[in-house]
Amino acid sequence: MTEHPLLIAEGLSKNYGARIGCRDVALEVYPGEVLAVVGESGSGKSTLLGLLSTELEPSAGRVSYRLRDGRLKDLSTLGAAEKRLLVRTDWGFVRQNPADGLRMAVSAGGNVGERLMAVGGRHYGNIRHEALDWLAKVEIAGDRIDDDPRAFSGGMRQRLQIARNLVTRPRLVFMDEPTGGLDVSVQARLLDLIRGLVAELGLAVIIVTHDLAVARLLSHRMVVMRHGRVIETGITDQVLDDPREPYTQLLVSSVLAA
Ligand SMILES: Nc1ncnc2c1ncn2[C@@H]1O[C@H](COP(=O)(O)OP(=O)(O)OP(=O)(O)O)[C@@H](O)[C@H]1O
Repeated sequence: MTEHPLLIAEGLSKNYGARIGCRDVALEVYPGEVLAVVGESGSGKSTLLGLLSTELEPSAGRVSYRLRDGRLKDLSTLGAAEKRLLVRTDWGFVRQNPADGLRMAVSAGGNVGERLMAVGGRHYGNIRHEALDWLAKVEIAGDRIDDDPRAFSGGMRQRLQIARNLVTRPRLVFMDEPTGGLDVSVQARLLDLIRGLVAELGLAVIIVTHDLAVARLLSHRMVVMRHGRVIETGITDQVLDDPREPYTQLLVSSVLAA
């Protein structure tokens, strides 16, 4: 880990009318670090992820990101073209529902190749070759390259979504419950795959999950949210083994008892 944070959130708040989505959140993510955001349903995890990834506009506060040239940039000051470039090249977003992150009517190879073209890939042979390489990395047989994801199982779709997002070697990937809605055995395999790729590529990841076992397996650090606020933060194993806050203790013990 280098000493400079990749992403910094300060005083981040979001109101939906009178309802609080998230309130006064401050956090930092370092290059190569996996940060889990955990909490019960309605605690503000998705709102926070939306704010960090600029899909939502904050009611207050700001998010800054370190560009490849080393400059720290307040994301609210990025122009539309700059933002598009960032989203296409430097960031990935793995959504819970693969249909939200894939183009369902485009072939598997096209789903991966499209991202390469967005960063300047032009040579058809090279793009297809790299797409094949990535399908293999996510354990999809090469002879499925021309099938579209509608013909894939839920687990395969999710693996394809991961390939589509990682092929451009982003520096930061947002993940929203990436193993949610899958069978337990499929989940375990997918988690192993994500863990391997994240380590191999040295990615920074911000992952939202209500599943503390997922946080334990994937993340270095975690933040615990309640009623829109971050109430505890720390090294994942420390927070889970020795939570400071009574609420986190409850969260951990209810999972252990389940
Ligand atoms: N578009 C919206 N309009 C109004 N209120 C919203 C909206 N989105 C979220 N909220 C509210 O903001 C609060 C935080 O919701 P959020 O979806 O961020 O929580 P979450 O922790 O991601 O929950 P879950 O795990 O169920 O997805 C909740 O009280 C929710 O009702």
